[in-house]
Amino acid sequence: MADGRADGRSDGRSDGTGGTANQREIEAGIQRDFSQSLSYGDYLRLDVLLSAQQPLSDPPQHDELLFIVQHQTSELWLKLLLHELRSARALLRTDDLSPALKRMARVKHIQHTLTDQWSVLATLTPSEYAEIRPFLATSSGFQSAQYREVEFLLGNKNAEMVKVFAHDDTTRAALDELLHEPSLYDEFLAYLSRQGYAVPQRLLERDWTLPHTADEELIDVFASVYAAPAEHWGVYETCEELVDIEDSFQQWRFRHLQVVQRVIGHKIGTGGSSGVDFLRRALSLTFFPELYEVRTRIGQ
Ligand code: HEM
Ligand SMILES: N[C@@H](CC(=O)c1ccccc1NC=O)C(=O)O
Repeated sequence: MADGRADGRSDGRSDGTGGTANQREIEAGIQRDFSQSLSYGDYLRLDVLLSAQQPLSDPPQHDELLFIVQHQTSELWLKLLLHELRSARALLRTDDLSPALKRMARVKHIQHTLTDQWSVLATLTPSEYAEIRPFLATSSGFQSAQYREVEFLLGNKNAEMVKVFAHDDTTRAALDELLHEPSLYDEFLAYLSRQGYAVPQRLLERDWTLPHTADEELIDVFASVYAAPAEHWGVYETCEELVDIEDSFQQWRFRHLQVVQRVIGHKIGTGGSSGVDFLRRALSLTFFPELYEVRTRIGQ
């Protein structure tokens, strides 16, 4: 072997036959002319994507690009999260539990990525942020339409939250539609009812614009599932997926709170809220109350 390796593969160094094995491979078949064919950048519309970072600070602040990229990547993941959540909800509506579970598993991984990426923004110091903040004016994550859509899809309905989109007809209409539709949990309860579980009728025909509130009889239903998991496997698995999703959502909220606290302390938010106190209150919200309540009953 020219390269002295028993498996005959090049280790990347020159072997005296006109360049490395890697270089020869590149010369052989790699596509170079994209004047008439689809390239990486064409397919991904990188012209649009990479021209959308437009810092406003004057004089330009080094850290504003971090702030923009952190939010834009979050919005991209939120877009995928919504796609998967909507699909999971539709699959439950047609009694396709297994594919719905597959969607929920992906939702969880997206949520973890969203939570993990807080560590990048946490490198922003209060002094660095203070140089950018005046240029943000009245803008705030409070006005993230996709975040609000996720909250609505998971069941945290709040008509008040639609008002900040009054200036944008398309966004307001999309959010208003979700407000009036059943959430993922509402569809799960309807599925359970169709499968013969004793879900109270009041939970199946209600004003969808209101959040679901804890129901004692529904806890009984889940208690029977958790008492004999093997007899209710698909339902049991779905319950645990939903708890994972709520757990992951709370972790995102908590990391946001921590980062906000270290960056702006107790300043009033640019969106007009009390800031940290407002975000801390959101930690007491729950999407699937009965799935937490049932835990107290297990084994008793
Ligand atoms: C230095 C970074 C950040 C600070 C200081 C900050 C601060 C705040 C504050 C004070 C609020 C309360 C609303 C207000 O009055 O403005 C808020 C809400 C919000 N922020 Fe941030 N934020 C930061 C980064 C982010 C990032 C990276 C995202 C990702 C998308 C985000 C998403 C949101 C959302 C969705 C809300 C609304 C939460 C709710 O209604 O429960 N924030 N933020
Ligand atoms: N609410 C933040 C501003 C802020 O973080 C922000 C501003 C514009 C776009 C997204 C933002 N992120 C989350 O709220 C503040 O009070 O400093």
